Amino acid sequence: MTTVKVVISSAPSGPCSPRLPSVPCAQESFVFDEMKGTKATIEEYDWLGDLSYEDCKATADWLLAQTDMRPTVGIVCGSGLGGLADLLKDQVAFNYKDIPNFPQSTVHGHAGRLVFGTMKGKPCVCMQGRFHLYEGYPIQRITLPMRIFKLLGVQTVVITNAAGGLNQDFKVGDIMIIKDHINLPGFAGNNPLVGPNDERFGVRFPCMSDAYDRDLQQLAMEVGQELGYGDFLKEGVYCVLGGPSFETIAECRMLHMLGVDAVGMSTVHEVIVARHCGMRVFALSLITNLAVMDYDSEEKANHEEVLQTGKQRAEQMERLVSSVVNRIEPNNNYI
Ligand SMILES: O=P(O)(O)O[C@@H]1C[C@H](O)[C@@H](CO)O1
Ligand SMILES: Nc1nc2[nH]cnc2c(=O)[nH]1
Repeated sequence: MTTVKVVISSAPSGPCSPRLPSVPCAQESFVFDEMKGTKATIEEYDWLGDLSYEDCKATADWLLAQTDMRPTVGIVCGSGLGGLADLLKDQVAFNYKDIPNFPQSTVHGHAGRLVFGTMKGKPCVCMQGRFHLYEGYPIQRITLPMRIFKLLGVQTVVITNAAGGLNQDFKVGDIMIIKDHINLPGFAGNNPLVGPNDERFGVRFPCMSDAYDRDLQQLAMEVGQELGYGDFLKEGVYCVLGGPSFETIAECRMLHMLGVDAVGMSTVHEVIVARHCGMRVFALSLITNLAVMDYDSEEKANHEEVLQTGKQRAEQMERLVSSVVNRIEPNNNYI
């Protein structure tokens, strides 16, 4: 594991403010990587040092040394959907705080554990809690687990989230198979692949027109029909926003005009990084609330409702995910 030291230098580093040119700033902070002998500002370290291939490899190797499980499927639990991890048999679980280089979950409904185990006999690793942009982490840090998944040997990632429904045919409790996304923060340059590209993970300019595996979408539709979920199983386009504030009425109307079916605060960054390093992706949104589009409406989005809907649909979400995982075939294109 890389050892780094945050150094607070007491040497003056220039004026504190252009309005007070004679007052020197007393402190400058930088990060010294003792193994590499490199020095970086805190900002550079955020997306360089912590996320190097070697650092990700160190984290993956640390995990592989603690368990014999060799997962081929990685699962991400959305808000209120942490019960998915409890489906795993023969669990070996790690608190995020104990895993080298891992961030911490800060959101209610995201437990903060990485759980290894088998689902219907398939070796899996499950994030019981994810990281969001609004928690204040750099975008590269919140997607770090995808690269760890890859280095653990994962081939297919199953991602879940809670989202607000914009499609007028959707109801609370619907499950939407994500067929495509809009990366709205990405329009302003907020993409997890910004920064130096390490070819060991993937190419500089990855294609996203096939982000969501079509065979797995088809499989989920079939499985959903077999389970009798036809009435509430939908498909659509998911749009990520930065959060944490929920959308205004005008924003919801705009997203609806753009063809968005569900809006949320996660998933897309993970998908981009997972696809960059060649993993196959399948993703589901649970529609936990309906976006407010009418100025006469008294409805107000809130996190409690999101968690409550998660609880109510937990059983069906879990059955759908485990049945899809059960029928995932190894895909040699994704090794
Ligand atoms: O982690 P997900 O995307 O499931 O969580 C959604 C977005 C916010 O974190 C939260 C809002 O209630 O739910
Ligand atoms: N942005 C956003 N995220 C959500 N997560 C769950 N519901 C919502 C919502 O209405 N909007």
